[in-house]
Amino acid sequence: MSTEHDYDLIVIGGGPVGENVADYAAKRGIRAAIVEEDLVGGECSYWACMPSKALLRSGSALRAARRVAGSREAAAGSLDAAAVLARRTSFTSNWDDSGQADWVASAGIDLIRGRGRLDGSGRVRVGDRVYTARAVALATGSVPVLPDVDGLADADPWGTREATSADHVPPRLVVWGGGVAGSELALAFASLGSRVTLLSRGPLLSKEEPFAGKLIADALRAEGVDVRIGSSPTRVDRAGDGVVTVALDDGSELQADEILVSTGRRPHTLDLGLDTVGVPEDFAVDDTLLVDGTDWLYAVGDINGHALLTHQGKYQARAAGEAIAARLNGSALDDAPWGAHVATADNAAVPRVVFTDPELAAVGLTERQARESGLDVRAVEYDLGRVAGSALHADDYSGRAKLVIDNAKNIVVGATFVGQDAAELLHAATIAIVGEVPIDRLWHAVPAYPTMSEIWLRLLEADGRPD
Ligand SMILES: Cc1cc2nc3c(=O)[nH]c(=O)nc-3n(C[C@H](O)[C@H](O)[C@H](O)COP(=O)(O)OP(=O)(O)OC[C@H]3O[C@@H](n4cnc5c(N)ncnc54)[C@H](O)[C@@H]3O)c2cc1C
Ligand SMILES: NC(=O)c1ccc[n+]([C@@H]2O[C@H](COP(=O)([O-])OP(=O)(O)OC[C@H]3O[C@@H](n4cnc5c(N)ncnc54)[C@H](O)[C@@H]3O)[C@@H](O)[C@H]2O)c1
Repeated sequence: MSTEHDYDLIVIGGGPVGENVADYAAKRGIRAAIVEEDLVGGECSYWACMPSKALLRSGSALRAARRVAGSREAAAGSLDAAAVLARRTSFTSNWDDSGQADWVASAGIDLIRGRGRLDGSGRVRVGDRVYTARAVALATGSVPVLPDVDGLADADPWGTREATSADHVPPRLVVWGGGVAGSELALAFASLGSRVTLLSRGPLLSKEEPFAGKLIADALRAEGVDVRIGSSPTRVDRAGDGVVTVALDDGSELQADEILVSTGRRPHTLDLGLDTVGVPEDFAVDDTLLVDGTDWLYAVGDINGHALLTHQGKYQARAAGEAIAARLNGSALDDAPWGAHVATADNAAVPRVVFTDPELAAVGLTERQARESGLDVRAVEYDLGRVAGSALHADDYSGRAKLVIDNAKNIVVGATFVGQDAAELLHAATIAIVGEVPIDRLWHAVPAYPTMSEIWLRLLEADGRPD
């Protein structure tokens, strides 16, 4: 422990990632502080994961009940939008972070309220005060990207924050961006009663296996969403009466009560003082999350752009917190691949779930990504609806699954499941990839009957019994 510095470690940003960096380091005796300018708990707790999933859940539960004869008859009504919004609000603790702040204190971490900015090596400015530390971790998250389209900025568009914290359901909603947030929020608001138009310049969820976006587009349409693929706004205006007019590149126009822009996010590096320590805005980090060219500065979570996901950022945070503690305490650093102090899974097995209905759950590489990275792979697919457990789960269960298998090592390098409640199938695939379990051995991992996990057996059979 140092007495020359105010802290051993200062973490800028108290989202889920910053909290975990500080916590894991503090558990190793590191004197840590978190600087937070807004709510402790970050985007995920108040404006992203939790409220968006709460907005989606009631609709999913209702549709699930309607897919089973017997419960279908009992689930004839529509969602109570006010109750859904109230439940969402309870999941955000009514945007009150006192519980999170109490946790920070209980973990022995100091909380400094205010905007943090680097002010030279090992120095963090918050207002008029400069704090010094032996190590600094940047965990400031990401910010939305607003396309440069005439009138958009002046039309007071919703971002994901406004959508997830909405206090009403707009009768007409245009959602711009067919990625993860756009697909989820289009479904959430359609389920709540909005007439939703989803504009996507390419196929939905285009970073995933192509069948996934198609199945989800079909399901959104069945839910009443007007999904327009290959459609982009060219101009947006909000009139005095509040109505938004969206001019599209095919010459047509749409009118709506709100336009939600969900066209991606970028690292939150603005005015962080990176220039004061000679670090470029597009810095890279190593697998211990140490910023290239420094021996004291770390960047963890959304800010490093590896995977804009809470669970993956928190995984990085566990590695970074331990690596910081090891370096500051002078103990051994275990930074070989899959060691205790590295985030190796960032490069091999990032689990992703899109909470639409059907859900999209994927981990590792898509077939296309695997081939583009030079791997010699084979792929197998199977209709998830033909598995006995799925047929029991929902009448006319519809879904699809795919494994991507590396021929050289005979191991799974990618898996995708699309279907109702498919997210719960994902972790088995993550374990298979991280554990590099040979396909021959997977034949001995017996899925219980009648569960949806029997999809594993069907995929192995599609691949062929080993000799
Ligand atoms: C609509 C939506 C839904 C999502 N749903 C999911 C999901 O279901 N599952 C999932 O895994 N991921 C989801 N994500 C992604 C997830 O929200 C992020 O990956 C996660 O929040 C990143 O955590 P973080 O701690 O890196 O950043 P953040 O959560 O953004 O936290 C950063 C914190 O730093 C603070 N900060 C920033 N700059 C400064 C500064 N200079 N000084 C002091 N404080 C500062 C901010 O106020 C904030 O509290 C979703 C994202 C969106 C937009
Ligand atoms: N369930 C989850 O885990 C979850 C949910 C929501 C968001 N997130 C995370 O938040 C991040 C941000 O979500 P997102 O949906 O905004 O990003 P995204 O990258 O998933 O999707 C952005 C979409 O906008 C499109 N786009 C970008 N610029 C455009 C332009 N100028 N005109 C038209 N289309 C344009 C892209 O082609 C893409 O389809 C994601 O990377 C994701 O990791 C996760």
